[in-house]
Amino acid sequence: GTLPKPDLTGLQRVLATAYRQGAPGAVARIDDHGRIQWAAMGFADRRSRRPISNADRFRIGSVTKTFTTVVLMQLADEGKLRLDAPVERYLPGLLPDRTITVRELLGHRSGLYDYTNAMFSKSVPGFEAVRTKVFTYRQLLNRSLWHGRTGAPGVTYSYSNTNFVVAGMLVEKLTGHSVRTEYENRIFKPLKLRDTFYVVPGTKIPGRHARGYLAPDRAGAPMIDATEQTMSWAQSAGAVISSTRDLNTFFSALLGGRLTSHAQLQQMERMVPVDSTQAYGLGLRRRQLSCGISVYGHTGAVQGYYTYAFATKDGRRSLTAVATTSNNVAVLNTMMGTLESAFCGKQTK
Ligand SMILES: CC1(C)S[C@@H]2[C@H](NC(=O)CCCC[C@H](NC(=O)C[NH3+])C(=O)[O-])C(=O)N2[C@H]1C(=O)[O-]
Repeated sequence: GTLPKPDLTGLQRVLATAYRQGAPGAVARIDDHGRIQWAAMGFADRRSRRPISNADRFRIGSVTKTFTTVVLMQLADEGKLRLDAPVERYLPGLLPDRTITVRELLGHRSGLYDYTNAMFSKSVPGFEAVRTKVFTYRQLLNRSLWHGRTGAPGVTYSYSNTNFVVAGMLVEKLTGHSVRTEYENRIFKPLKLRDTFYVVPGTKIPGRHARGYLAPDRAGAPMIDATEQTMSWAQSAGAVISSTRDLNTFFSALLGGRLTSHAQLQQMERMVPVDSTQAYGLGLRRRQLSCGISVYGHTGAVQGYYTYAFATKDGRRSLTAVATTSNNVAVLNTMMGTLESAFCGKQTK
């Protein structure tokens, strides 16, 4: 059916609210059957007060998980990987439970503890302790294995970055290349994503970018400029840098069937309920909106940046919205309103 027209006034209002709630900057871009609409609020840099724009690059956090999944789905299409095979077959002796399958990793049903829960239990000290650190995948996995598992494989959904650290190890084992090479050759170059990079352990965001600010746990304490960090604590679980334009191109291509076979896209879209309006497939979220439309994409939350990147099932309308703060639940919740403006249009209250 036809979608309601995007509500640009509503979109701008959502960004203004996020700004008032503490986001130094916020942007959003809608690509709608080739028509571009966008909104922006606040600053790319609090100190210089340079206005933020949709040309500014940012850290996309866990939206990276969809990129990692696409690489693995392409490997499945090439016959190099079976979703229902145990990870043990490709990475023998790595995981404590040899029955955990690739599908359970990508659907957050492995039971592997999320090492970032411990790493960032205190937001600012946790960040300062890792922002310049370089980790191997195995060091990150070991931080998870120190903890008990959250459940038996294949039973319950429990979001865990650890799953996508193991997914990165799978990519490197199956291809003999770094995840950076695979992202670049399979996604960034074919789709001409000029604003999209994987530079771990480089701490700089290449070119024109928005600075990101971590809100402290203690009210009244100063915001931390979190822009420069290695992102080595996240890697294939959250270290890609991109822009609103490029993420819209990416999700439109994915959902439009241009990145994987139809069969593998269907596997990604096999959803497990997370709550009444959300579900998780393989490296892919589905959200049901107030107007009954379901959109597919991913969210991201890393120090200094909240991201929503979603599209309609056919990929013909996409939205990416970013706020340049984090550890601020009010802003995270407010920014979800960009989905309503972009896909449900004017709310008839
Ligand atoms: C499930 C999420 C929200 S968390 C997960 C991943 N981000 C992380 O694991 C980093 C969490 C620490 C971020 C930090 N928070 C704290 O330090 C809290 N003490 C902050 O807000 O800057 C990502 O991205 N995902 C989001 C996703 O997938 O939407």
